[in-house]
Amino acid sequence: MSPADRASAKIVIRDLYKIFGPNPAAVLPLVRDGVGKTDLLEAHGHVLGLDAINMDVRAGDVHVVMGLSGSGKSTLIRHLNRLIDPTAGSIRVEDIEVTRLNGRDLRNFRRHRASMVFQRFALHPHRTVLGNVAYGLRVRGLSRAGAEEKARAWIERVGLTGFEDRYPAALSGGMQQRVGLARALATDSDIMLMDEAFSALDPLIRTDMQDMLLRLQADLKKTIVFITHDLDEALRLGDRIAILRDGRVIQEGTTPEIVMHPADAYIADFVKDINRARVLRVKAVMSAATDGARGPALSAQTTLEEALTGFHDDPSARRPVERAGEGIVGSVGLPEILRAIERPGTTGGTNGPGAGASAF
Ligand SMILES: Nc1ncnc2c1ncn2[C@@H]1O[C@H](COP(=O)(O)OP(=O)(O)OP(=O)(O)O)[C@@H](O)[C@H]1O
Repeated sequence: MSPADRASAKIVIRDLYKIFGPNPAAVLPLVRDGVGKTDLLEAHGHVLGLDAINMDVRAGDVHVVMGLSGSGKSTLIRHLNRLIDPTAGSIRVEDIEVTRLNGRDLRNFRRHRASMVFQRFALHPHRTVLGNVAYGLRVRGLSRAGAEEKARAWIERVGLTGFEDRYPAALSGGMQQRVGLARALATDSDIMLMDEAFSALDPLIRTDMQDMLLRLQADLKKTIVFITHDLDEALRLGDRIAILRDGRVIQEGTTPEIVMHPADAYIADFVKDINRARVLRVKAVMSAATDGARGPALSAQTTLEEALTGFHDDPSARRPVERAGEGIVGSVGLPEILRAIERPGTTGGTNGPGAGASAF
């Protein structure tokens, strides 16, 4: 992350450790000296939840934290609104040191700054859709009429108009999570913490919800920390992705950085079967030069899969690339698209550093 990006970071996590067990402070020096999760458990009877986490979440980004079960994702996100206290380290949200908040300040922080969307929806079963979405607003002191008016507007944004008077039990999982999303959005907090928010949903509904989140986010530009164990979801949603293993961040980067330059064998093995044409976008492979570019412009956000169709008529062409609000920002040709799509190992090279790894 460049100094400029660091300056625009909304959430800054520094040297964060979480150790579970009878005396975390006593074993922290061992962890700082490099004792890992397995040794800490076997030789010292403590569970290493988070190990030296450093992370900058930029304002307006969807920052995905991805890892397998037990890697520390939930522990990390729960630190961000202090559902868990750290063993050591700091978390700053702009000028607020979250690890020092207490009492009313902490309650206000949760109500106004960081709303949470849970995997199991966590709706009030005895409140209607309208009641659930309005509840957080009432708690914040809005009048009943004011809260309901605002709630109705968000219910409409998530496509649930007509369901205001239903109870959660009468809704499908996808609809319940729309309510969860509307409830989080209605609080106007600039940070959303989404803990496996779509993981309980059927695949098609899940894709719909991802699309809806991306549509809303294009407009709202919240700072979102999104936890998932699903790589496709991570690559689809994340402006940046941090991959956790055994409580450590083992790689952090954009989708193209992770897919095209996996940091180690573990991640290489993870990404090797990804459909690169679907997750990589033109912006990842374009060059800044525009000389000789011709024909209709491609959006920088176009996936490589979609971009390929633009070369059917003229495979040797270079197409101009445009970015919303900026005009033409570069160009792209078929060779670099094909190179990016090609998986390591498909042209007789090695199978990448992950060849044979079976971590998953
Ligand atoms: N309260 C606790 N007491 C002891 N160990 C814990 C506690 N909470 C979490 N852990 C351990 O910390 C590690 C990280 O757990 P965490 O739940 O954060 O992982 P995760 O990546 O979110 O996994 P999952 O997707 O299964 O929830 C695991 O080894 C877990 O067993």
